Amino acid sequence: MALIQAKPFRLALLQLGPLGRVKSANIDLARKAVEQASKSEPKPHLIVLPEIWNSPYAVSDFREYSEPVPEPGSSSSSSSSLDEGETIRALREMARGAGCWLIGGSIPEREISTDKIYNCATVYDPEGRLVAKHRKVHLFDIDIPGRQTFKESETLSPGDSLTTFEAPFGKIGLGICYDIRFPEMAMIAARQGCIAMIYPSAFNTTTGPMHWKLLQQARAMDNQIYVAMCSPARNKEASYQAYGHTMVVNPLAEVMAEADEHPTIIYADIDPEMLATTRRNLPVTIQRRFQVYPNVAE
Ligand SMILES: NC(=O)CC(=O)C(=O)O
Repeated sequence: MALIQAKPFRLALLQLGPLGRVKSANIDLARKAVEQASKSEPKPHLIVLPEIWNSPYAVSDFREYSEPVPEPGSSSSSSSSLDEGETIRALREMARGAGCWLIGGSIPEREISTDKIYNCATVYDPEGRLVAKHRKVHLFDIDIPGRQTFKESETLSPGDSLTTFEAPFGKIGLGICYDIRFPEMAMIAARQGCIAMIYPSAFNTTTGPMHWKLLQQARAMDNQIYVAMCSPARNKEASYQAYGHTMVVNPLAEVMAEADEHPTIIYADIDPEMLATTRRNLPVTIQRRFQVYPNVAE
């Protein structure tokens, strides 16, 4: 179990809207929201965008809107338009312009060598360097007859690794939306020393009211970490109705900030001392008895 080494920091979650079918307009909207958040007082250290914000959230659209995403560590000057799409270029500029860390939400990624499409989240430092990328590991394939049917695997491939990144204010774990339903991811990140799990997301008006808040509270309570989910605003014109309700939950599983379904920005102050106090008072993180638990993968 790694120790949490973190400093207090401020989080800004951008519940973008109204998003539409024109990619350049969605990018403009994101640019304005990032700029607005970066100018708020006190200035946030980390800004977060939602899941699939440059494209409609529809399996039939992912390929058309997909772009190449380079490997972390590459700079814009070493990447050509063949290995880096317009959204990635714009996100680098947004982070640089804001002077903040940026989780650039997720976008459909096209891997040139295999022609596969992924739901991919990217992270930038304040110099616009791409420092991490996460491909959604658990694809959203559900069927609730008459209410919500979605099959990401019709056009997307799953990622097959877990993602964390180190920032000067602490280590952060990254997942995308449906990934939150798989508690192993958050538990591994917490045990690796992450102070927070952050999920660019887009639940819907069926599963949102059922599980959005509960899942964040569960991941936060089990692991005694901060948990945040950032959604697009609801758009009545869209084929997929995002739930909204962008939220931050603290290590005691209390909701610190919550949006409604409209476009907005919410802020939260992440406090490592609060996390440490929670773990001291309720020491479950050091009381686990792994020698007693079976290997659940068998
Ligand atoms: N959109 C998702 O990936 C997940 C979701 O809506 C849910 O789990 O519910």
